[in-house]
Amino acid sequence: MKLQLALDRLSREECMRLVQDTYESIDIIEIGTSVIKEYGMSIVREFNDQFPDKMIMADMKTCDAGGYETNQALDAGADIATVMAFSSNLTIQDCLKVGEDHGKHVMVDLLEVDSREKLEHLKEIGVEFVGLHVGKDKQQEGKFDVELFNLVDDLGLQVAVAGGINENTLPDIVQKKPDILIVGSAITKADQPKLVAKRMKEIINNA
Ligand SMILES: O=C(CO)[C@H](O)[C@H](O)COP(=O)(O)O
Repeated sequence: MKLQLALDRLSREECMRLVQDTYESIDIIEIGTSVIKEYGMSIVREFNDQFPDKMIMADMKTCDAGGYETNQALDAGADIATVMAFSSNLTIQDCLKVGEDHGKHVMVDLLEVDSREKLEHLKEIGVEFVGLHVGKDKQQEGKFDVELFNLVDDLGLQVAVAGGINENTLPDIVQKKPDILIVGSAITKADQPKLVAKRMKEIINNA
C-alpha cells in the first residue's frame, strides 16, 4: 500500500514545502487538479525534475480529448494520469492507449459512480486501475467510507482511495488493502504535516 500526498488549492511554494516536509513518508506526489489549473504542466515537469525518486500523479480529471490530455501529463513526467469514469468509452480507451504507449498508468476516477454494472463495463473495455473517490464538495455529507469498497470487490482491479481520509478513518480503510491511499487536507492543512504524514505511513506499514 502506497501513501499519495494530494496537493490541492495550494501555491507552488506551499506544494514544494509540503513535499519536502513529508518526503520520507510519501510514495506518490499528486499534482492536484486545482494546482494543474493554476500552473499547468510546468509544475508537473518541475516536481518530476525535483523529486525523481517519487512517482508523480497528474490529477487531470480528463473527461474529453483523452489522448491529448493524457499525453500532455505523461510527457511532462507524470507516471499516472487520471480520467473520469463518466467519460465516453472512446475517451477512456484513448487515455489507456496513451498510457500503454508511454509504459505508464491511467487511473479511472469513480467520482459519483455507484453502479457495479459500470465497474464491470470499465473492466470490459480494458480498465485496470480505478480510484474510489468522495469529492471535496460531497464530503460535507460524509467522507470516504469502507462500504465504497463493495463497488470494486473481486474485480481484480488496482484500487486507489480518496476523499477526506484522515488519521481516524485510515485504520479501517487499510484493512481493505487498497493499492494507494490518497490523502490531501488531513496532511496539507495540518499544523505539523510532517508528523501527520509519518503517523499515517506508520498506520499503513503496520496494517
Ligand atoms: O481529487 C481530489 C479532490 O477532487 C483530492 O486529491 C482527494 O479528494 C484527496 O484530498 P482530500 O484528502 O483533501 O479529500
